[in-house]
Amino acid sequence: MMVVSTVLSVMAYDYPPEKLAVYLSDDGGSELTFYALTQAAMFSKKWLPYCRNYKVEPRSPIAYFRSATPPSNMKHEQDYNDVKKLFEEMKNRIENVTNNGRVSDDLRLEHKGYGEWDSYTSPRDHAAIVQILLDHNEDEEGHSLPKLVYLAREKRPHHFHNFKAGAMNALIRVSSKISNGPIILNVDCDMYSNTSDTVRDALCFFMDEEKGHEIAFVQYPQCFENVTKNEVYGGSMRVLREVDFHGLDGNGGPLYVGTGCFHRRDILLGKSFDEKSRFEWKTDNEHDDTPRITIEETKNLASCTFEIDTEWGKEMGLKYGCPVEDVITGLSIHCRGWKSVFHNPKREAFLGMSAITLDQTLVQHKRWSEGDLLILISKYSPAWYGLGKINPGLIMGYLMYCLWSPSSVPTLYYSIVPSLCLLKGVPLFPSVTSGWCLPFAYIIISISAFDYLEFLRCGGTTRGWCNDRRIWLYRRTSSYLFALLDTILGSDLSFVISSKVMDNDVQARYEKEMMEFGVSSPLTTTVATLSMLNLVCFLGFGMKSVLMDAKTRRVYYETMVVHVVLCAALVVLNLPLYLALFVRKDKGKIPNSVTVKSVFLALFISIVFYFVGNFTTDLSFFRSSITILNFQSPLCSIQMRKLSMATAVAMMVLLTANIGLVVGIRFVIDREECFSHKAEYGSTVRFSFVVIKVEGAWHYNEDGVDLVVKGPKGEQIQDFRDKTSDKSDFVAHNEGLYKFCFTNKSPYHETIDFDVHSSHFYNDVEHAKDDHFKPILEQISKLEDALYNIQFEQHWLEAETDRQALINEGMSRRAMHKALVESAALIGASVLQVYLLIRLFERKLGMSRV
Ligand SMILES: O=c1ccn([C@@H]2O[C@H](COP(=O)(O)OP(=O)(O)O[C@H]3O[C@H](CO)[C@@H](O)[C@H](O)[C@H]3O)[C@@H](O)[C@H]2O)c(=O)[nH]1
Ligand SMILES: [Mn+2]
Repeated sequence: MMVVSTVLSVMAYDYPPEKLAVYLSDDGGSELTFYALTQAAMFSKKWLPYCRNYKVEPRSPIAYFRSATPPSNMKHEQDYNDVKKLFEEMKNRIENVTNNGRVSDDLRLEHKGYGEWDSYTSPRDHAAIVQILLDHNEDEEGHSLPKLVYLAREKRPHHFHNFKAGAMNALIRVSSKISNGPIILNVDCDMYSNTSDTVRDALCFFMDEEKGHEIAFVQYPQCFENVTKNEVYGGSMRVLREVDFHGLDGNGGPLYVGTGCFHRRDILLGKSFDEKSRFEWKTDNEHDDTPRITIEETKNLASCTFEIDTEWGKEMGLKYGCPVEDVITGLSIHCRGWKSVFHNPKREAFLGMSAITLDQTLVQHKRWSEGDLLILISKYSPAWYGLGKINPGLIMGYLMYCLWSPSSVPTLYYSIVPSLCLLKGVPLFPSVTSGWCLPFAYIIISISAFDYLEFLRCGGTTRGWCNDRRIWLYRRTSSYLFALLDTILGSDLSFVISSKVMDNDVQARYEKEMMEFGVSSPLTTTVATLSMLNLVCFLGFGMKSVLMDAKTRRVYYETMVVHVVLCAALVVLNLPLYLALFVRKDKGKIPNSVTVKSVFLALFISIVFYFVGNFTTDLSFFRSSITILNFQSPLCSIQMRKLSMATAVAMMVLLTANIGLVVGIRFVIDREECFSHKAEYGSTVRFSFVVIKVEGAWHYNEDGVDLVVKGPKGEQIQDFRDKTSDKSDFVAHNEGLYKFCFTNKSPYHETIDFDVHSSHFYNDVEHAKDDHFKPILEQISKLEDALYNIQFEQHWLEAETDRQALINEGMSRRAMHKALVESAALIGASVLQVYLLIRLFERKLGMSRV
């Protein structure tokens, strides 16, 4: 019925019918479709006059009878009822035949065309079938009807059929021998014409005296009759329709998107643009020059072998080898010097069906993004093939789609890594207290706000925007990712036809704007796993922050603010998915197998990351404790892994408990400064120093200071030259005062953090004469020593951190300046762009009033 409506709606265009020919390409070659078309041909004799007399819109009978209110005028009412009855009868007949699955023998007698199916084996193995059902026959009122032709090209299992492009090319050849109209309109079987003036509108562009000769095709947007208010799957692609394509129009023309598009036949056949040649329009109504050939000859044009060793699919017709034959064909037309036009009238010219389940949406996008990526890396890549041939703006326009699939990588990164790092406490973004945070905030806020406002301006709702963002995320992290992987791994390109079958249940849930999962597929599993991962990280982070003391929590939040925002946004965005995972009971919920898989995977990934990652990174928020771990046993990482858990906990306790105990001296040094430290014989003296601040120096030189360590007798023990930080130890061989002298050679005052302490060894413990106590005391002493060690290390690290913080602050001040200058430049550029756009629109409007 859908196909019948499509056919009837285009037959009923408000255009002289003797100049119209309608072709139905039935790629499956089904006699059921043929039967439906014979019925449509009969019904058109009544339907076309009805449309003409009452100027009805839309002219797809299904859509018309669904929305029309019965007329008040007596005569009209009578006709309305008659036509409606005929339509219902036709519908029943077609549905009966469809339900039976075959055309019964007595029905087959109605048309000799059924004889063609005598040799038919399967949708993938059949001869070419061409049947002219109406050859400008007359309708009820004696007016001519358009031509109506049924075509099923030949298909054989061992001949690759090139999907839609192959079907279109066969159609182009066959139609050239039957009607040979100079303009070809191509409409998908799941769309119908919604405005009867469209043909005239489109022709206006081609016939424009000034610009018409440059135009290769007129593309109408893909609009859908079944989008709901808040479009759960972002199906209407509003912004693309209302903004992007208009933008492309200003740069040489929109992409060809496969349906709702008027082409010039010669250009589709490969003709290149030539400024001098103008199209000659025939003024007579007859196509006398159309070669009259037999049906047998046209069948040859639709055979599998016809294209062998020809330019079809390469330089002629639609291009082969790409799942988005439309985009690549449009690109090659643009590269041959032609322009295209985007026409987006207020009343939609064509209405189709958009996907009504998540899986359909994702599969469709996988095909598109994979196709676009193949274009990017193909001979026709807009990036190099297009260079110099088409407007740079148009190149960018094409790239926007060609880069869909690669964009999955950064999206995947931002939807996984920051969340995992939040759980673990590894800051990837600057802290909220640092100026560095501003550029990030600027980007996140301005982009979202811009996107949101743009969406509203295109007629969307706030909820619709949230849905759109969610689908955006899902598309990028599943469809685009799979497309990318398929392309890299070189799996075959399949034109998975979008399913058009409607399950009433599914339809009802779609209308209620509930996301439909239902099936278990790799795409939905990926989506579910990622959203679970975010949930796990977010909950983990929540638990962790509750367990922290107030101070640590504050620091944690401050450092992790961008992570918190990102992860929380993802969790909020995913709410409907969590409902579908755990709460919903209907058939559209996520299947249990997917739930189990995704929960398990998410937990697994986060746990592995949480524990294993610990020892490979020193970026951690608990940087000091982990670095200490690394420091204590840098070589024996396996042992460390074993100790890790226990030690990490112990370290954390120590860290928080001992913060106050760590002492060091911080002083400002001008020229020279000395300290002395009393050490006992045999003790180990540990010391460290860090230059944390250089006053006045705008850029941080790494000159540092000199340090000389001398013993009680004036003997030099160690010396350091031009160091910004270091630590070391020595054993005191003499008892007495050890001197530490710093020299600052730079012209600036420097702040130095200095820490020193000495520890005793057990053999100094004199009263430990009793052999029983000795081991214990030994142990205690060692433990004490270890504790000091830790404190010492900790102090050193803190001083280092301070130094880094000061450097960062200085850097970020500079970065801020840069960011501000850059944003100012960006804003300037945007203003300029808006100005240019306004000018362009004014010019375009002026032009279209011709
Ligand atoms: O082997 C095939 C496969 C498809 N088709 C026809 O191609 C059209 C589009 O297929 P559909 O399953 O509706 O795909 P969509 O995802 O809706 O297609 C969009 O994206 C395609 C690839 O970019 C374009 O070709 C379409 O025109 C565009 O509507 C339909 O009319 C099909 O009958 C064929 O004739 N032969
Ligand atoms: Mn479609």
